[in-house]
Amino acid sequence: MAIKRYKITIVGAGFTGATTALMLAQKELGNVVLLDIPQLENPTKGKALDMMEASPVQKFDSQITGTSNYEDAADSDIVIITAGIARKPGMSRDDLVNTNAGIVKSVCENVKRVAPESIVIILSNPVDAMTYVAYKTLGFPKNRVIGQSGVLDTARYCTFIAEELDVSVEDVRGFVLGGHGDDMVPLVRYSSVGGIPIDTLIPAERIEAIVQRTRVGGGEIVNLLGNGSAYYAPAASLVQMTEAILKDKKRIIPVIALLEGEYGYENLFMGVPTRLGAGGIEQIFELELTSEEKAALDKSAESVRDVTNIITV
Ligand SMILES: NC(=O)C1=CN([C@@H]2O[C@H](COP(=O)(O)OP(=O)(O)OC[C@H]3O[C@@H](n4cnc5c(N)ncnc54)[C@H](O)[C@@H]3O)[C@@H](O)[C@H]2O)C=CC1
Ligand SMILES: O=C([O-])CC(=O)C(=O)O
Repeated sequence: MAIKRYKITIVGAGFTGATTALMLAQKELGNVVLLDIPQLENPTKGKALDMMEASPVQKFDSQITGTSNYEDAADSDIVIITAGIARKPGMSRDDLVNTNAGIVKSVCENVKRVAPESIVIILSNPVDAMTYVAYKTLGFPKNRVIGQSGVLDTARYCTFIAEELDVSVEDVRGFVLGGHGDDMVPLVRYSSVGGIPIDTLIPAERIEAIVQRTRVGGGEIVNLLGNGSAYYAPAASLVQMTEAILKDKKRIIPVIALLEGEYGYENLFMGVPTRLGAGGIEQIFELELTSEEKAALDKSAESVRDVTNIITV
């Protein structure tokens, strides 16, 4: 009996897209189609072939195909969009907005045509606003249009907490809510290590330093790389989301979802805790927030609205 393999298309075969392709294949989550612009068709095919040639060594049977033809993405179960430009030192994610909005719109027009039943995950920045552009262009139900920010921001936050306490990252739990910008909201009250609240283990001023470092975590990498932005941790985050959906794991993880009244926001895409499973975003959890936490989330929501409002495509 033939085993059904899922089909995962990644649009944008740059640093994040290519890294995600390899990580997905290594976990055998499905066959991967790596798609970029026609001018980059050969390099895209080259990356895919290079990854395939790693498969006998790493012992994975997922197929990876490089292409610039959307027909190769037909009937994908999941489409991951990493197409667009990345920021350089001195830039904010919001500086990318109109260039990437045009790219995300044109990509989504093709995705809508060839993979109308897919679940779409957006990475391109500024990602809250790009998820909105994708939603508007695709016309898919809101549960099938998902942005990536919270897994990555939470991963950075948990890395710093584990480092601070010299404990395993496996035992650190946390949540980062809000927009994927410097106003994001790491929720200290909901953070723990082995079940122990972190504010009983780490002094307040060190927690504040960790929160601040998390908020500018993307910029820290941009400044170190000098010519592009992070890709290993972003790719790992996309893989975790894809796995939760394809294996119907119903994981509780923060992702960018359309808010229609949740947390008091209307018609806004922003990071909130959700249940991620075969239905995509199956549920949004509304956490109880203190007035201080709510004020911080309001500030983040305002930043997301400001950048979403300047989109001209
Ligand atoms: N939401 C998040 O947490 C994160 C978002 N990002 C964002 O992801 C995006 C990609 O980052 P990288 O992979 O590092 O950039 P990159 O420059 O390495 O790759 C982008 C790729 O998109 C391709 N592309 C451009 N227009 C396209 C189109 N119309 N159709 C298909 N492909 C197209 C380019 O040819 C390039 O290969 C950036 O906007 C970056 O800011 C990156 C990391 C984390
Ligand atoms: O910082 C950037 O431009 C890329 C990104 O979103 C991140 O790494 O968090």
